[in-house]
Amino acid sequence: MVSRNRSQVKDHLGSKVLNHPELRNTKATEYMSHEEKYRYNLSRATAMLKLIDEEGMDVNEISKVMSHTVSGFTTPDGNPLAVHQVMFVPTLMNQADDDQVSRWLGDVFNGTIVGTYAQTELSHGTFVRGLRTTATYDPASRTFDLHTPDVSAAKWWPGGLGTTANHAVVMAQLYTDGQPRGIHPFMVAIRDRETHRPLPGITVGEIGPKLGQNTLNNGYLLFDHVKVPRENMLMRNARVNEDGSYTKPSHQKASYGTMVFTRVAIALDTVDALQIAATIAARYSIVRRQGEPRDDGQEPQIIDYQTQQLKVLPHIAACYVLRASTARLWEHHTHVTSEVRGGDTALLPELHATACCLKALVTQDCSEAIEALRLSCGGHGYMTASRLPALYAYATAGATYEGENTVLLLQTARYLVKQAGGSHAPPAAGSAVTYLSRPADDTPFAVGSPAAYVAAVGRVARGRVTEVAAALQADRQTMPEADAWNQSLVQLVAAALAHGRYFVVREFAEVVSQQSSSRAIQQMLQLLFSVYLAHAVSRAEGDFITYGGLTPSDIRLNRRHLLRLLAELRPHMIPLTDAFDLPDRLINSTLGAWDGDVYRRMFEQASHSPLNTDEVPASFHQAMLRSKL
Ligand SMILES: CC/C=C\C/C=C\C/C=C\C/C=C\C/C=C\C/C=C\CCC(=O)SCCNC(=O)CCNC(=O)[C@H](O)C(C)(C)COP(=O)(O)OP(=O)(O)OC[C@H]1O[C@@H](n2cnc3c(N)ncnc32)[C@H](O)[C@@H]1OP(=O)(O)O
Ligand SMILES: Cc1cc2nc3c(=O)[nH]c(=O)nc-3n(C[C@H](O)[C@H](O)[C@H](O)COP(=O)(O)OP(=O)(O)OC[C@H]3O[C@@H](n4cnc5c(N)ncnc54)[C@H](O)[C@@H]3O)c2cc1C
Repeated sequence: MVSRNRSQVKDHLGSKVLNHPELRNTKATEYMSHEEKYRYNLSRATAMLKLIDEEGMDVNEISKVMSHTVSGFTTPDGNPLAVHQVMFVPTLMNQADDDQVSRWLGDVFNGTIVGTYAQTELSHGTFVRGLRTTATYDPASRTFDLHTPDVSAAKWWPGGLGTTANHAVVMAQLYTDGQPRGIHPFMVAIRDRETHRPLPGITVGEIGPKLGQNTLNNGYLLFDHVKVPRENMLMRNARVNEDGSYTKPSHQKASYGTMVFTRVAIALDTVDALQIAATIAARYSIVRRQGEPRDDGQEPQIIDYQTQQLKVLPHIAACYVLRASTARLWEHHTHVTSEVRGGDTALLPELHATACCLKALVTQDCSEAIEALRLSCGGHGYMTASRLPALYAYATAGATYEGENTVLLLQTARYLVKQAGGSHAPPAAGSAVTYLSRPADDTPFAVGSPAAYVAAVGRVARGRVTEVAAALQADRQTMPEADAWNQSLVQLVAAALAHGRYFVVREFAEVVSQQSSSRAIQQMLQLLFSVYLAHAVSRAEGDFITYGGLTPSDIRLNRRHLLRLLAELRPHMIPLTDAFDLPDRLINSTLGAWDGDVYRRMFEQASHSPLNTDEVPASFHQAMLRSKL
């Protein structure tokens, strides 16, 4: 199939997903039971998977149809096949050797094998080296013995594990030749393919309700000395031979590759959730009028309050900036992965560092922004039918899964301080860290000059990284490494975030400079970029004074500049959100429909409450009167 651009995919989705016979008719799920919700979301997830298969989509296209924009329509309560699609299949493709791929992939694609990625345990998620599930090789039987030593080592969280998957890629501590070899992936059958009953030695189930995404079908899993054939260890990287001898991988963290991919996918995808929230808040802010009538006799549209502009407009700018920079990260990931498959791992450390900080920065920014947008809709934003609570629940999950954000930022910081101290291999040409080994960009700060802002963001990143690297270096002379590291944790996290911000704005600056289709588009991108930059400075004024070379007077000027820019952007707010090209059925919000008919929709959704079916619900007599209140 020919690769389509994003907007063509949307057109394609318009016909394929919104009109799909099994997907086009949606039901409100708010009043369904846990089990009914699961059944509804699973049947739609299955229809979606079949569609992907029939269409023969490539990974880029799959990423677009799996995106939150579409999956919010197909699986509004969480996709029980998401981890199958986003982690299990990519792990097989990238970590199984060619024989294994040909052995399993047919059954994966015909739906006989449905999988999950089982890494996290009850007592260990972050510290992967500390996982306690063991896989002990026995050369006599040529099998691994998979075992859960106690309940704290139970796998806990894997999506789809609860009741959906019949296989799992299990990350376990490998022992062979009596030696611990670290964490390795194993393909394990957990349920019978026909009956779906748990296989002998397996205990499996669902973990229960969460803040959101309740049909992701997260599960638990324990092994009681389960025998797994030798051929089921994924062997593209490391190998265990029949006699138990062990061949190391080409890179010590090769088996962590799926996590890098998923972090990139999450960064890209969370911006979709922000786009939906921004569209809802923008449309509602136009429709909603409240306050003392003006000269025209009408109450003001709430968007004309300066405070409301500050709550809504910077997040629309962020949609554009973050979308472009995460799309470039996706392209970079594709390039580095193909190099790694060819045996060249030189670019992997930096890709890992960048994926960690962008996943963290984007999920943090987007969840904060979605919450601000929800608040901008007042009381109605608190209603489930606004869709804003679910969007928040989705974005904030991204701050925890696939690496808790603080922990990921510390991975980036580790890379940055090594670069700053010259103890890492020098960066390749085009690397995102070359600025650390060059003199600071001394472009003077000038309000209204995006280039001057970008330079200041760069000085903040450079200042933050070099300062914490020096503090760490000094502490290392007087205390053990772990204590020195802990003394600097807060500053390390701030340094990694500042580096991430610099990456984002540099990437967007390049996108703007390369854009040549029309002068008007160029000007609009410049305006969006200016809003993003001025807002970034206003959120971290202390940093821009301390490291960025701004004076208190620059800070005051920037505050006024930001408000002027917001007023300039305000008339373009609706076209800018319409440009996200989100049909009403994908937005699925009482507040965010294109026609602005908010109040009628709110009444319509209230009519679905089961408590409105009878004038006096039976519960009144059963609970209140019987208790003789
Ligand atoms: C096909 C579909 C396509 C697209 C889909 C598109 C849209 C959909 C998008 C989103 C999904 C939608 C819905 C969501 C649904 C489900 C949820 C999805 C996913 C959740 C799944 C999970 O959460 S899985 C579990 C994830 N767990 C973690 O992330 C754990 C975090 N911890 C770690 O990664 C590690 O423990 C660690 C990195 C923190 C530390 O590791 P370790 O202790 O082993 O290492 P050290 O710190 O000692 O470092 C040693 C050196 O190794 C380097 N390093 C570490 N990691 C890596 C890596 N991954 N790659 C390369 N190098 C690495 C580290 O930098 C050190 O290097 P030095 O040179 O300094 O020694
Ligand atoms: C919705 C959802 C879906 C998930 N899906 C899957 C899945 O499909 N498969 C799977 O295997 N897992 C999955 N997970 C698990 C997820 O990957 C982990 O929860 C995540 O990696 C965080 O690990 P943790 O829970 O151990 O948090 P912890 O590490 O216990 O975090 C608790 C606190 O400790 C802090 N902390 C921990 N270590 C450090 C450190 N070294 N330095 C400083 N601070 C530290 C953290 O910053 C955090 O504030 C999912 C989780 C969720 C919420």
